[in-house]
Amino acid sequence: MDVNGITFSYDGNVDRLHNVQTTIQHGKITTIIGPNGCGKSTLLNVMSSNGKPRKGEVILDGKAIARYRPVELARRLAVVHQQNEAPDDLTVERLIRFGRMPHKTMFSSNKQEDEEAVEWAIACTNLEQRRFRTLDQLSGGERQRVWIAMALAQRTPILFLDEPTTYLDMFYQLEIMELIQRLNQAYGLTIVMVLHDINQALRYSDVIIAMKEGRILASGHPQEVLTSELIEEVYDVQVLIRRDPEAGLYIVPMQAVLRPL
Ligand SMILES: Nc1ncnc2c1ncn2[C@@H]1O[C@H](COP(=O)(O)OP(=O)(O)OP(=O)(O)O)[C@@H](O)[C@H]1O
Repeated sequence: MDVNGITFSYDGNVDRLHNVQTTIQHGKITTIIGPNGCGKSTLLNVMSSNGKPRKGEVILDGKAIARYRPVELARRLAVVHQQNEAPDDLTVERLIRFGRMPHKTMFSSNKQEDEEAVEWAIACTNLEQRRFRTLDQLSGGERQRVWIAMALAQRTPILFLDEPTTYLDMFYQLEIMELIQRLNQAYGLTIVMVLHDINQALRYSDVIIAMKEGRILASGHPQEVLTSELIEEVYDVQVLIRRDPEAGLYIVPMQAVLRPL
């Protein structure tokens, strides 16, 4: 996927993305990082054709995404949003089945393919024991896995995840990150996600895109991109970068660089 010179505004006055240029590498995990409000979700939205750029275009498999029919795009790209809403009395299995919608036509659907995709999504996310529960009977981590399962049931080669670990405790955060890594390694899924935890980004990404104020400041391999200078520039936070023989490279936030009042 190529993002070619995207400038985007919600209201036609203030640009929230400025001439954004990047290539999403096939079969890799790409993580977008940057401070609150810098445009990470906006970029993810524009890359999934949810919002029309003022300038530039996003090319997927040689064709501008604006030219895809929604159903056609939904067979290539699935999105797990930051906040997801569904009736609490819906069961896990029924919700996951909604992921099959792009594969149904008015006249036909391949029942066997649908069943296989739903079962695969349930197995990947380890939800067998929860499939007949309703959403209000699940923990936060389980609910997050259900949304990922619904996206997986779409059986797309590309998966976008907007802050998949927010609000989750350490166990569930690791569980989701390991699931994402397995999906990438075992099934070759191209993953683009937004993360706030720099250490998770460092550990699980092949490529990092660092944004500030609607612009990409740096992108590339995490160990090359995540220098203390870049992190201070992006987040206004001074950090130490350390290496542990087992954990590898990690970042310790030290202090916020406060501007004069
Ligand atoms: N629907 C909208 N209408 C108008 N402005 C919006 C809308 N959504 C986001 N914005 C603005 O666009 C800018 C970028 O927002 P965006 O949600 O992309 O940031 P983000 O980097 O994902 O932030 P966060 O880390 O807080 O989720 C912000 O200034 C935000 O206020």
